[in-house]
Amino acid sequence: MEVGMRRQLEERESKIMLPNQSADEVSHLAVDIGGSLIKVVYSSSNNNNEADDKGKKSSNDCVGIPNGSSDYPVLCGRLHFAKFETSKINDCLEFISSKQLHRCGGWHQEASPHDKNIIKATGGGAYKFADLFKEKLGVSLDKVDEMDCLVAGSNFLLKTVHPEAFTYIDGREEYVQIDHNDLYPYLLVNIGSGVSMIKVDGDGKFDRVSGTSVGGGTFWGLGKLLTKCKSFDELLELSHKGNNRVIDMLVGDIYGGGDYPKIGLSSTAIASSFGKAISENKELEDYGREDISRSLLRMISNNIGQISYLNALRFGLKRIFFGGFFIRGHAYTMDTISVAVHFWSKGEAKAMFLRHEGFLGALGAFTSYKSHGLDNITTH
Ligand SMILES: Nc1ncnc2c1ncn2[C@@H]1O[C@H](COP(=O)(O)OP(=O)(O)O)[C@@H](O)[C@H]1O
Ligand SMILES: CC(C)(COP(=O)(O)O)[C@@H](O)C(=O)NCCC(=O)O
Repeated sequence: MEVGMRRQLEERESKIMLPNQSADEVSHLAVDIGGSLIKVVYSSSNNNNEADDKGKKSSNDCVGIPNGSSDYPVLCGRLHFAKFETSKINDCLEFISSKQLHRCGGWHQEASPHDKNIIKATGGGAYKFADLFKEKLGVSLDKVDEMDCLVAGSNFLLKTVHPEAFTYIDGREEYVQIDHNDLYPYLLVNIGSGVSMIKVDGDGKFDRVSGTSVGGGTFWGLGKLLTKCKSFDELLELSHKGNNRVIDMLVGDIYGGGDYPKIGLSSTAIASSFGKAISENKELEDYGREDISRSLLRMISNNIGQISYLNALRFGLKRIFFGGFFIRGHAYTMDTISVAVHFWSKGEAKAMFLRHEGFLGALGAFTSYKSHGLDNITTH
Protein backbone atom coordinates (compact mmCIF):
# COMPACT_ATOMS: atom_id res chain seq x y z
CA MET A 1 0.00 0.00 0.00
CA GLU A 2 1.29 3.49 -0.77
CA VAL A 3 2.67 5.34 2.24
CA GLY A 4 0.12 8.12 1.87
CA MET A 5 -2.81 5.75 1.88
CA ARG A 6 -1.45 3.83 4.81
CA ARG A 7 -1.44 6.91 6.95
CA GLN A 8 -4.86 7.84 5.74
CA LEU A 9 -6.27 4.53 6.93
CA GLU A 10 -4.69 4.73 10.35
CA GLU A 11 -6.73 4.15 13.46
CA ARG A 12 -8.69 7.03 14.83
CA GLU A 13 -6.53 7.19 17.89
CA SER A 14 -2.76 7.38 17.78
CA LYS A 15 -0.10 8.14 20.33
CA ILE A 16 3.15 10.01 20.92
CA MET A 17 5.27 8.48 23.65
CA LEU A 18 6.43 10.73 26.41
CA PRO A 19 9.35 9.48 28.51
CA ASN A 20 8.55 6.36 30.56
CA GLN A 21 5.22 5.68 28.98
CA SER A 22 3.62 3.00 31.00
CA ALA A 23 0.30 3.58 32.65
CA ASP A 24 -2.95 5.14 31.82
CA GLU A 25 -4.23 7.76 34.18
CA VAL A 26 -5.55 10.65 32.17
CA SER A 27 -4.05 13.94 33.19
CA HIS A 28 -4.74 16.66 30.64
CA LEU A 29 -7.15 17.18 27.81
CA ALA A 30 -7.27 19.83 25.09
CA VAL A 31 -9.63 20.18 22.15
CA ASP A 32 -9.50 22.01 18.83
CA ILE A 33 -12.98 22.41 17.41
CA GLY A 34 -12.67 23.40 13.77
CA GLY A 35 -15.07 23.97 10.91
CA SER A 36 -14.85 20.32 9.83
CA LEU A 37 -13.23 18.26 12.56
CA ILE A 38 -12.77 18.19 16.32
CA LYS A 39 -9.29 17.21 17.37
CA VAL A 40 -8.71 15.84 20.84
CA VAL A 41 -5.31 15.50 22.54
CA TYR A 42 -4.93 14.03 25.98
CA SER A 43 -2.13 12.63 28.05
CA SER A 44 -2.11 9.56 30.17
CA SER A 45 0.50 8.97 32.76
CA ASN A 46 1.88 6.74 35.41
CA ASN A 47 0.76 8.54 38.49
CA ASN A 48 1.30 5.99 41.20
CA ASN A 49 5.00 6.61 41.83
CA GLU A 50 5.57 2.93 42.58
CA ALA A 51 9.10 1.62 42.79
CA ASP A 52 10.28 -0.26 39.74
CA ASP A 53 12.31 -3.46 39.92
CA LYS A 54 15.51 -1.51 40.59
CA GLY A 55 13.88 0.15 43.54
CA LYS A 56 13.77 3.47 41.75
CA LYS A 57 10.70 5.64 41.75
CA SER A 58 9.47 5.56 38.24
CA SER A 59 8.61 9.25 38.36
CA ASN A 60 12.30 10.06 38.86
CA ASP A 61 12.80 9.19 35.24
CA CYS A 62 10.37 11.84 34.19
CA VAL A 63 12.74 14.29 32.65
CA GLY A 64 10.32 16.30 30.63
CA ILE A 65 10.73 19.67 32.26
CA PRO A 66 14.08 21.36 32.57
CA ASN A 67 14.42 21.38 36.34
CA GLY A 68 13.67 17.65 36.42
CA SER A 69 10.88 18.12 38.91
CA SER A 70 8.82 15.02 39.45
CA ASP A 71 5.80 17.08 40.41
CA TYR A 72 4.47 16.58 36.96
CA PRO A 73 3.91 12.88 36.39
CA VAL A 74 2.10 13.82 33.19
CA LEU A 75 5.52 13.88 31.61
CA CYS A 76 5.84 10.14 32.03
CA GLY A 77 3.28 8.90 29.67
CA ARG A 78 1.64 9.16 26.33
CA LEU A 79 -0.09 11.76 24.28
CA HIS A 80 -3.18 10.38 22.65
CA PHE A 81 -4.87 11.81 19.58
CA ALA A 82 -8.40 11.40 18.37
CA LYS A 83 -10.64 13.18 15.90
CA PHE A 84 -14.34 13.47 15.19
CA GLU A 85 -16.44 15.25 12.61
CA THR A 86 -17.63 18.54 14.04
CA SER A 87 -21.13 17.74 12.82
CA LYS A 88 -21.01 14.69 15.11
CA ILE A 89 -19.95 16.59 18.20
CA ASN A 90 -22.08 14.33 20.38
CA ASP A 91 -19.80 11.38 19.50
CA CYS A 92 -16.89 13.45 20.74
CA LEU A 93 -18.68 14.37 23.97
CA GLU A 94 -19.52 10.71 24.53
CA PHE A 95 -15.90 9.72 23.91
CA ILE A 96 -14.68 12.27 26.43
CA SER A 97 -17.30 11.21 28.91
CA SER A 98 -16.73 7.46 28.48
CA LYS A 99 -13.02 7.86 29.13
CA GLN A 100 -13.62 10.44 31.85
CA LEU A 101 -11.18 12.74 30.09
CA HIS A 102 -12.94 15.81 31.39
CA ARG A 103 -11.93 14.87 34.93
CA CYS A 104 -8.42 15.67 33.78
CA GLY A 105 -7.46 18.10 36.52
CA GLY A 106 -7.47 15.16 38.90
CA TRP A 107 -3.84 14.08 38.55
CA HIS A 108 -2.60 17.17 40.31
CA GLN A 109 -3.33 16.80 43.98
CA GLU A 110 -3.42 20.53 44.50
CA ALA A 111 -5.70 21.24 41.58
CA SER A 112 -8.64 23.21 42.81
CA PRO A 113 -12.13 21.92 42.03
CA HIS A 114 -12.35 24.94 39.73
CA ASP A 115 -9.29 23.82 37.69
CA LYS A 116 -10.69 20.34 37.40
CA ASN A 117 -13.68 21.65 35.53
CA ILE A 118 -11.81 23.59 32.91
CA ILE A 119 -10.29 22.32 29.70
CA LYS A 120 -8.22 24.18 27.16
CA ALA A 121 -10.01 24.62 23.86
CA THR A 122 -9.24 26.32 20.60
CA GLY A 123 -10.84 26.77 17.17
CA GLY A 124 -14.11 28.49 16.39
CA GLY A 125 -16.05 25.71 18.10
CA ALA A 126 -14.56 26.69 21.44
CA TYR A 127 -16.92 29.66 21.20
CA LYS A 128 -19.75 27.97 19.35
CA PHE A 129 -20.02 24.89 21.56
CA ALA A 130 -18.99 26.26 24.95
CA ASP A 131 -22.54 25.95 26.29
CA LEU A 132 -22.87 22.39 25.03
CA PHE A 133 -19.70 21.31 26.86
CA LYS A 134 -21.01 22.94 30.00
CA GLU A 135 -24.40 21.31 29.65
CA LYS A 136 -23.26 17.80 28.68
CA LEU A 137 -19.97 17.46 30.57
CA GLY A 138 -20.17 20.16 33.18
CA VAL A 139 -16.88 21.68 32.05
CA SER A 140 -15.95 25.19 30.99
CA LEU A 141 -13.78 25.75 27.96
CA ASP A 142 -10.75 27.92 28.56
CA LYS A 143 -10.43 29.47 25.10
CA VAL A 144 -7.01 29.75 23.55
CA ASP A 145 -6.50 31.66 20.32
CA GLU A 146 -6.42 29.45 17.23
CA MET A 147 -3.41 31.09 15.56
CA ASP A 148 -1.44 31.06 18.84
CA CYS A 149 -2.20 27.36 19.13
CA LEU A 150 -1.25 26.50 15.55
CA VAL A 151 2.12 28.16 16.00
CA ALA A 152 2.71 26.67 19.44
CA GLY A 153 1.76 23.20 18.17
CA SER A 154 3.97 23.50 15.13
CA ASN A 155 6.98 24.77 17.12
CA PHE A 156 6.44 22.05 19.71
CA LEU A 157 6.41 19.31 17.08
CA LEU A 158 9.34 20.67 15.12
CA LYS A 159 11.48 21.08 18.20
CA THR A 160 10.41 18.09 20.20
CA VAL A 161 9.29 15.21 18.04
CA HIS A 162 11.67 13.46 15.73
CA PRO A 163 11.06 12.60 13.02
CA GLU A 164 8.20 15.04 12.41
CA ALA A 165 8.79 16.99 9.20
CA PHE A 166 9.35 15.41 5.85
CA THR A 167 9.50 16.26 2.19
CA TYR A 168 7.56 14.35 -0.41
CA ILE A 169 9.35 14.14 -3.70
CA ASP A 170 8.84 11.66 -6.53
CA GLY A 171 6.71 9.43 -4.36
CA ARG A 172 9.20 9.29 -1.49
CA GLU A 173 8.97 10.68 2.01
CA GLU A 174 12.26 11.95 3.33
CA TYR A 175 12.51 13.04 6.93
CA VAL A 176 14.09 16.42 7.59
CA GLN A 177 16.53 17.03 10.41
CA ILE A 178 15.44 20.20 12.15
CA ASP A 179 18.19 22.48 13.40
CA HIS A 180 16.71 24.18 16.46
CA ASN A 181 19.05 27.11 15.99
CA ASP A 182 17.99 27.60 12.43
CA LEU A 183 14.27 26.96 12.48
CA TYR A 184 12.95 30.49 12.08
CA PRO A 185 11.58 32.14 10.11
CA TYR A 186 9.30 29.74 8.30
CA LEU A 187 5.90 29.81 6.70
CA LEU A 188 3.23 27.65 8.29
CA VAL A 189 0.35 26.80 6.01
CA ASN A 190 -2.54 25.22 7.83
CA ILE A 191 -5.01 23.63 5.45
CA GLY A 192 -8.15 23.03 7.45
CA SER A 193 -11.63 23.94 6.25
CA GLY A 194 -10.02 27.20 5.11
CA VAL A 195 -6.34 28.00 4.85
CA SER A 196 -4.19 30.19 7.09
CA MET A 197 -0.67 31.21 6.16
CA ILE A 198 1.45 32.28 9.09
CA LYS A 199 4.98 33.65 9.10
CA VAL A 200 6.58 32.21 12.21
CA ASP A 201 9.55 34.04 13.73
CA GLY A 202 9.85 32.29 17.08
CA ASP A 203 7.87 31.00 20.05
CA GLY A 204 4.76 33.16 20.18
CA LYS A 205 6.19 35.41 17.49
CA PHE A 206 4.20 35.25 14.32
CA ASP A 207 2.09 37.11 11.82
CA ARG A 208 -0.83 35.64 9.89
CA VAL A 209 0.18 37.00 6.53
CA SER A 210 -2.47 35.49 4.31
CA GLY A 211 -5.21 32.95 3.87
CA THR A 212 -7.61 31.55 1.37
CA SER A 213 -11.13 30.24 1.62
CA VAL A 214 -10.35 27.62 -1.01
CA GLY A 215 -9.22 24.83 1.29
CA GLY A 216 -10.14 21.46 2.72
CA GLY A 217 -13.77 22.39 3.18
CA THR A 218 -13.92 23.34 -0.49
CA PHE A 219 -12.52 19.99 -1.57
CA TRP A 220 -14.84 18.01 0.65
CA GLY A 221 -17.90 20.22 0.03
CA LEU A 222 -17.62 20.52 -3.74
CA GLY A 223 -16.45 16.92 -4.02
CA LYS A 224 -19.46 15.71 -2.11
CA LEU A 225 -21.84 17.60 -4.38
CA LEU A 226 -20.11 16.51 -7.58
CA THR A 227 -19.47 12.84 -6.75
CA LYS A 228 -22.15 12.07 -4.14
CA CYS A 229 -19.43 10.54 -1.95
CA LYS A 230 -20.57 9.78 1.56
CA SER A 231 -17.26 10.30 3.30
CA PHE A 232 -14.08 12.29 2.93
CA ASP A 233 -12.03 9.10 2.81
CA GLU A 234 -14.17 7.78 -0.03
CA LEU A 235 -13.57 10.97 -1.98
CA LEU A 236 -9.84 10.77 -1.33
CA GLU A 237 -9.77 7.10 -2.29
CA LEU A 238 -11.56 7.91 -5.56
CA SER A 239 -8.95 10.49 -6.44
CA HIS A 240 -6.36 7.72 -6.42
CA LYS A 241 -7.99 5.96 -9.30
CA GLY A 242 -8.86 9.03 -11.35
CA ASN A 243 -7.25 10.82 -14.26
CA ASN A 244 -7.50 14.60 -14.16
CA ARG A 245 -6.71 14.93 -17.87
CA VAL A 246 -10.23 13.78 -18.66
CA ILE A 247 -11.63 17.05 -17.30
CA ASP A 248 -8.75 19.49 -17.01
CA MET A 249 -7.77 21.45 -20.09
CA LEU A 250 -4.05 20.96 -20.61
CA VAL A 251 -1.62 23.28 -22.36
CA GLY A 252 -1.35 20.63 -25.06
CA ASP A 253 -5.12 20.68 -25.59
CA ILE A 254 -4.84 24.35 -26.46
CA TYR A 255 -1.50 24.22 -28.28
CA GLY A 256 -2.24 21.33 -30.64
CA GLY A 257 -0.43 18.76 -28.51
CA GLY A 258 2.74 20.80 -28.06
CA ASP A 259 4.46 22.60 -25.18
CA TYR A 260 4.55 26.37 -24.72
CA PRO A 261 8.28 26.55 -23.98
CA LYS A 262 8.58 30.31 -24.09
CA ILE A 263 6.73 30.63 -20.79
CA GLY A 264 7.95 27.33 -19.40
CA LEU A 265 4.78 25.32 -19.78
CA SER A 266 4.86 21.70 -20.92
CA SER A 267 2.01 20.22 -22.92
CA THR A 268 0.92 18.23 -19.86
CA ALA A 269 0.63 21.23 -17.55
CA ILE A 270 -2.92 22.12 -16.57
CA ALA A 271 -3.95 25.25 -18.46
CA SER A 272 -7.44 25.38 -16.99
CA SER A 273 -8.79 23.19 -14.20
CA PHE A 274 -12.09 21.59 -15.25
CA GLY A 275 -11.69 23.49 -18.55
CA LYS A 276 -12.44 20.53 -20.80
CA ALA A 277 -15.98 20.39 -19.53
CA ILE A 278 -16.87 23.60 -21.37
CA SER A 279 -16.24 22.26 -24.84
CA GLU A 280 -17.50 18.71 -24.50
CA ASN A 281 -21.12 17.86 -24.89
CA LYS A 282 -21.23 16.06 -21.60
CA GLU A 283 -23.25 16.23 -18.42
CA LEU A 284 -21.88 15.71 -14.93
CA GLU A 285 -22.97 12.05 -15.01
CA ASP A 286 -20.84 11.45 -18.10
CA TYR A 287 -17.65 12.06 -16.14
CA GLY A 288 -16.10 9.46 -13.90
CA ARG A 289 -16.36 10.27 -10.20
CA GLU A 290 -12.71 9.31 -9.85
CA ASP A 291 -11.68 11.82 -12.50
CA ILE A 292 -13.74 14.60 -10.91
CA SER A 293 -12.21 13.89 -7.52
CA ARG A 294 -8.72 13.89 -8.95
CA SER A 295 -9.18 17.19 -10.83
CA LEU A 296 -10.65 18.82 -7.77
CA LEU A 297 -7.88 17.64 -5.49
CA ARG A 298 -5.29 18.77 -7.96
CA MET A 299 -6.91 22.18 -8.46
CA ILE A 300 -7.08 22.93 -4.77
CA SER A 301 -3.67 21.53 -3.83
CA ASN A 302 -2.01 23.33 -6.71
CA ASN A 303 -3.65 26.60 -5.83
CA ILE A 304 -2.64 26.36 -2.17
CA GLY A 305 0.92 25.44 -3.17
CA GLN A 306 1.10 28.45 -5.44
CA ILE A 307 -0.33 30.96 -2.95
CA SER A 308 1.97 29.56 -0.28
CA TYR A 309 4.99 30.07 -2.43
CA LEU A 310 3.93 33.64 -3.28
CA ASN A 311 3.69 34.40 0.41
CA ALA A 312 7.03 32.77 1.10
CA LEU A 313 8.44 34.96 -1.64
CA ARG A 314 6.92 38.09 -0.07
CA PHE A 315 8.97 37.52 3.06
CA GLY A 316 11.99 35.70 1.65
CA LEU A 317 11.11 32.41 3.37
CA LYS A 318 12.64 29.21 2.05
CA ARG A 319 10.85 26.70 4.25
CA ILE A 320 7.15 26.09 4.10
CA PHE A 321 5.55 23.62 6.51
CA PHE A 322 2.10 22.34 5.64
CA GLY A 323 -0.33 21.13 8.26
CA GLY A 324 -4.07 20.62 8.57
CA PHE A 325 -6.21 17.57 8.01
CA PHE A 326 -6.81 18.28 4.34
CA ILE A 327 -3.44 16.65 3.71
CA ARG A 328 -4.16 13.35 5.46
CA GLY A 329 -0.73 12.07 4.50
CA HIS A 330 -2.21 11.57 1.05
CA ALA A 331 0.41 10.92 -1.59
CA TYR A 332 -1.26 12.78 -4.43
CA THR A 333 -2.06 15.85 -2.32
CA MET A 334 1.51 16.12 -1.02
CA ASP A 335 2.94 15.50 -4.44
CA THR A 336 0.84 18.25 -6.02
CA ILE A 337 1.72 20.77 -3.31
CA SER A 338 5.43 19.86 -3.51
CA VAL A 339 5.49 20.17 -7.27
CA ALA A 340 3.66 23.51 -7.15
CA VAL A 341 6.14 24.95 -4.62
CA HIS A 342 9.08 23.58 -6.56
CA PHE A 343 7.76 24.84 -9.89
CA TRP A 344 6.88 28.35 -8.80
CA SER A 345 10.01 28.85 -6.71
CA LYS A 346 12.21 27.35 -9.43
CA GLY A 347 13.51 24.94 -6.82
CA GLU A 348 14.34 27.67 -4.26
CA ALA A 349 11.65 26.87 -1.69
CA LYS A 350 10.79 23.55 -0.13
CA ALA A 351 7.42 22.12 0.89
CA MET A 352 7.55 20.09 4.08
CA PHE A 353 4.79 18.17 5.76
CA LEU A 354 4.15 17.36 9.39
CA ARG A 355 3.33 13.89 10.63
CA HIS A 356 0.83 15.25 13.14
CA GLU A 357 -0.58 17.52 10.46
CA GLY A 358 -4.12 18.04 11.78
CA PHE A 359 -3.24 18.24 15.46
CA LEU A 360 -1.21 21.45 15.57
CA GLY A 361 -3.99 23.52 17.12
CA ALA A 362 -4.94 20.87 19.67
CA LEU A 363 -1.30 20.35 20.64
CA GLY A 364 -0.87 24.10 20.98
CA ALA A 365 -3.85 24.23 23.31
CA PHE A 366 -2.44 21.27 25.23
CA THR A 367 0.92 22.93 25.76
CA SER A 368 -0.84 26.08 26.94
CA TYR A 369 -1.42 24.44 30.33
CA LYS A 370 1.61 26.55 31.15
CA SER A 371 1.20 26.66 34.87
CA HIS A 372 1.40 22.86 34.79
CA GLY A 373 4.79 22.88 33.10
CA LEU A 374 3.43 21.47 29.86
CA ASP A 375 4.92 24.23 27.77
CA ASN A 376 8.30 22.61 28.26
CA ILE A 377 7.60 18.94 27.72
CA THR A 378 9.88 16.76 25.71
CA THR A 379 9.07 13.47 24.08
CA HIS A 380 10.67 10.27 23.02
N1 LIG B 1 -12.81 12.30 8.20
C1 LIG B 1 -12.87 13.54 7.68
N2 LIG B 1 -14.05 14.17 7.62
C2 LIG B 1 -14.12 15.40 7.11
N3 LIG B 1 -13.07 16.08 6.61
C3 LIG B 1 -11.88 15.50 6.63
C4 LIG B 1 -11.72 14.21 7.18
N4 LIG B 1 -10.41 13.92 7.10
C5 LIG B 1 -9.80 14.94 6.52
N5 LIG B 1 -10.67 15.91 6.22
C6 LIG B 1 -10.29 17.17 5.55
O1 LIG B 1 -9.72 17.98 6.54
C7 LIG B 1 -10.36 19.26 6.56
C8 LIG B 1 -10.41 19.76 7.97
O2 LIG B 1 -9.10 19.90 8.44
P1 LIG B 1 -8.79 20.44 9.90
O3 LIG B 1 -7.33 20.71 9.95
O4 LIG B 1 -9.34 19.51 10.89
O5 LIG B 1 -9.57 21.81 9.87
P2 LIG B 1 -10.76 22.40 10.77
O6 LIG B 1 -10.04 22.87 12.01
O7 LIG B 1 -11.27 23.52 9.95
O8 LIG B 1 -11.76 21.34 11.02
C9 LIG B 1 -11.72 19.00 5.96
O9 LIG B 1 -12.27 20.18 5.41
C10 LIG B 1 -11.40 17.96 4.91
O10 LIG B 1 -10.89 18.54 3.76
C1 LIG C 1 -11.33 31.17 9.71
C2 LIG C 1 -10.27 30.09 9.85
C3 LIG C 1 -9.08 30.65 10.58
C4 LIG C 1 -10.88 28.96 10.70
O1 LIG C 1 -9.96 27.87 10.81
P1 LIG C 1 -10.34 26.37 10.31
O2 LIG C 1 -11.51 25.90 11.13
O3 LIG C 1 -10.68 26.41 8.86
O4 LIG C 1 -9.12 25.54 10.57
C5 LIG C 1 -9.86 29.51 8.47
O5 LIG C 1 -10.94 28.89 7.88
C6 LIG C 1 -9.27 30.52 7.48
O6 LIG C 1 -8.21 31.01 7.70
N1 LIG C 1 -9.98 30.78 6.38
C7 LIG C 1 -9.51 31.61 5.29
C8 LIG C 1 -10.10 32.98 5.41
C9 LIG C 1 -9.33 33.96 4.52
O7 LIG C 1 -8.21 34.33 4.87
O8 LIG C 1 -9.83 34.31 3.46
